[in-house]
Amino acid sequence: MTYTVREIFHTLQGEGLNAGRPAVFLRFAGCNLWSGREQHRHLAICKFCDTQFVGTGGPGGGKFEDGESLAAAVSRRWPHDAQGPKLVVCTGGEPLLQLDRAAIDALHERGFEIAVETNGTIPAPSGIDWLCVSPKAGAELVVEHGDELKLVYPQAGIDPADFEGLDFRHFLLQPMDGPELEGNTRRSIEYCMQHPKWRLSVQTHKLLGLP
Ligand SMILES: C[S@@+](CC[C@H](N)C(=O)[O-])C[C@H]1O[C@@H](n2cnc3c(N)ncnc32)[C@H](O)[C@@H]1O
Ligand SMILES: Nc1nc2[nH]cc(C(=O)O)c2c(=O)[nH]1
Ligand code: SF4
Ligand SMILES: [Mg+2]
Repeated sequence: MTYTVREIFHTLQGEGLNAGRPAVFLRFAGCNLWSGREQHRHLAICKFCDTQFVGTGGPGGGKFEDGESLAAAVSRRWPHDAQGPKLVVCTGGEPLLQLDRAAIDALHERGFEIAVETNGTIPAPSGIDWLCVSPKAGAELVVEHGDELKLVYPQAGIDPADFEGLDFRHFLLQPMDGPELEGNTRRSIEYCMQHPKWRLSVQTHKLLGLP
């Protein structure tokens, strides 16, 4: 299959349990919860997205004809002289619209651990090493197990307690970025302190000026 990719870049994972870990980010184009166009944002199911994921125009973006060429492009972004474990974070847009067995196998063959950031509305293929699910109000959650559940908080119509029974190893609240970030951060901190099953996920890359 042909993969449509917005950008591929090397940075530190900014969010979640793996914050601070070096990784190549593979950002697939397209999402099932928003067209990605500003004029449609108010009509979208997911209205708070902080990401540009339309088209192939970012650094390293393009169309890749098969899993091998996709994995080769990811590999090219990993510093050739870096020692130790290699991590790719597949994101988007919604990566599970495109990430399939062929891509997973090719990335594994090149020695990458594979992490995925998903909205949880599309079943995940097997072979993912770290699955982060971030539920969205108004979208049916079908992925009910994984490594971390990272809820953007607050969202109208969503109570973190609704997710506590699901099969995840870690539960995180990530303050919703936007005009209300300061208040959202305060509310997230208060929620975690009163509900210690939850921990705070800060978007550290934004503070550090990293992509
Ligand atoms: C851009 S999304 C791409 C992956 C997938 N579509 C998803 O929603 O999980 C990557 C991560 O950023 C989070 N995110 C998006 N917009 C955000 C915002 N305004 N504030 C905080 N986190 C946000 C998402 O919930 C998700 O965990
Ligand atoms: N540094 C960095 N960490 C991230 N973690 C999740 C991201 C995403 O957009 O999926 C992201 C991102 O865009 N940059
Ligand atoms: S589901 Fe993810 S990529 Fe899609 S609009 Fe929401 S935050 Fe953005
Ligand atoms: Mg991001």
